Amino acid sequence: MSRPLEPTTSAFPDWLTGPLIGIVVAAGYFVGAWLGVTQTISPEGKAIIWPPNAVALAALLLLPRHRWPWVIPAVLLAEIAADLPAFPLWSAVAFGLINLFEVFLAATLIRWLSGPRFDFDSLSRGACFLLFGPLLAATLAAFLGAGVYLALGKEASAYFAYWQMWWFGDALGLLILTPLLVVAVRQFDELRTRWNRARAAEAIAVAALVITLGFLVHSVGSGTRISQPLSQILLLPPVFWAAARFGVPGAASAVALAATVSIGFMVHWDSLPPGLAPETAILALQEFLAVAAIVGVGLGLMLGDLRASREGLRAAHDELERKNRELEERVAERTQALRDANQRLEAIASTDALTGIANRWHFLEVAQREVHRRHEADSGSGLALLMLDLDHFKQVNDTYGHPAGDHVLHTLALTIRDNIRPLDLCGRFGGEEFLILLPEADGETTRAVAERLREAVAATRFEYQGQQLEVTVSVGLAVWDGQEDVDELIQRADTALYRAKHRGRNRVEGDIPETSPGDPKASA
Ligand SMILES: Nc1nc2c(ncn2[C@@H]2O[C@H](COP(=O)(O)OP(=O)(O)OP(=O)(O)O)[C@@H](O)[C@H]2O)c(=O)[nH]1
Repeated sequence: MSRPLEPTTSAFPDWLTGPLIGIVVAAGYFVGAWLGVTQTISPEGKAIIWPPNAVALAALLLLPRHRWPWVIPAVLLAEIAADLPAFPLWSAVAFGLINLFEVFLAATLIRWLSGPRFDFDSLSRGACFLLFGPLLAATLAAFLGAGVYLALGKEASAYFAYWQMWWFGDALGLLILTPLLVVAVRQFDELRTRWNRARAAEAIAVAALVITLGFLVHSVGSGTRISQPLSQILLLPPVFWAAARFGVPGAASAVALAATVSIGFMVHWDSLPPGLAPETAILALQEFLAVAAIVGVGLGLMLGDLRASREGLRAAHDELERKNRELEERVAERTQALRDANQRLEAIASTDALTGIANRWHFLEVAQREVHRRHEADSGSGLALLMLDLDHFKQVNDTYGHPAGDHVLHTLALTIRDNIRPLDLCGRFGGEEFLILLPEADGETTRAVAERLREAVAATRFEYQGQQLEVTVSVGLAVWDGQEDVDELIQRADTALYRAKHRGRNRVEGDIPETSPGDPKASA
């Protein structure tokens, strides 16, 4: 049975829902009243627990407000039907109205404070139920109920005894049964999905323990068999077990079972502890069951709250971690993008746009670093510089146009790059002048490289828009003397280049020292 009292969008016609609610509530109320009158009446005629109000209150807590009116005739008719054998009609109607007052007052206040969809799902809602149901509404109703008993001819001196009987019976019924009925409807789906064999076995074990302990508590020490009775407190551990493992449904079920066993023993087997007046024993049982219900259900609610806040914390923690990961990924992406952009910027800042080789500033920076490194290390490793200049380049521009000249410069850069080692550096010094830095090169190697470049340029076909362009270069070389700085080195290469131009172009000039840094002869 799933949520029988809930309004649904099922195929069920709406006009039938109200009457059906009335029938279900009336049947539940009548069964509760019948159980209260026939099964929980002590030998002295007192109902230990009054279950029907729990049915009516559960219905009001579960139903939408516009269905509430159906509860009124249901409760009145069921009350009259249950009472008529023992009470006159007017008093049955009065009892019904008082019970209606009790449950409507409790439901109105509970829902007013805890919201329209009531459930036993938090400690605060449980406290709200306890305050307005068993404590307030049942107490007030008991004053009216005791008045009816007086009107029925009971002695005025017994007023408070009836008041107490009414309150305890009603409060106990509400405390034990309302949570059970409400969670059975509200949490049915959740209970069903979490149900498995292990949980079923554990539930049976708890139930068996409750029954066994209930049997022991009410049989050992009763009558004259054993003089020392066992305390009812023994029934609390299985209630706590049920609360801890099964939450509010478990706690409410365990208390209901304990109540059934205890009341059964007291009413049907007359198992009163020796020397205890029946009224005192019943009061003690009622008090114990009330405490067990409050503590058991309260524990279930508290653990539920704890679990919910732990899950909330875990969810928040997971969310935080996810956000952190996202942030880290984004930072890593941005860092990489920044690094790429920096690299691009560095490349742009150090590259000559026309030829794609190092520009003047980058070349000078590297050359200075190389010279500085050799100074610092006092290293004699070789270093040489070539200065290359196109011959009669002005004619190229003048004859074929500036774009043709640009094309020649670009092709020349490629030709140079193809004819030097990866560790050599080629840069554009300005205009049609190029510099080449040759680390670890001695004089002979430097001249060989210069000659190779000169020949390679002379042999290269410079083609522009179908026209062949004859291009040669003059080269000035300078081998680092181990002392001079970069400017001085460039100056010497420039002087050699000037000489090459002067001596007819398309040639290499430059003094090669007998020994240069890096030569074995130099260190000898
Ligand atoms: N197309 C082009 N021409 C350039 C560039 N930079 C410099 N030039 C030209 O290079 C030419 C250099 O001419 P000059 O200094 O007279 O030298 P030259 O004609 O090569 O004669 P020598 O060097 O004495 O053989 C000038 O016409 C400049 O305009 C450039 O980036 N692109």
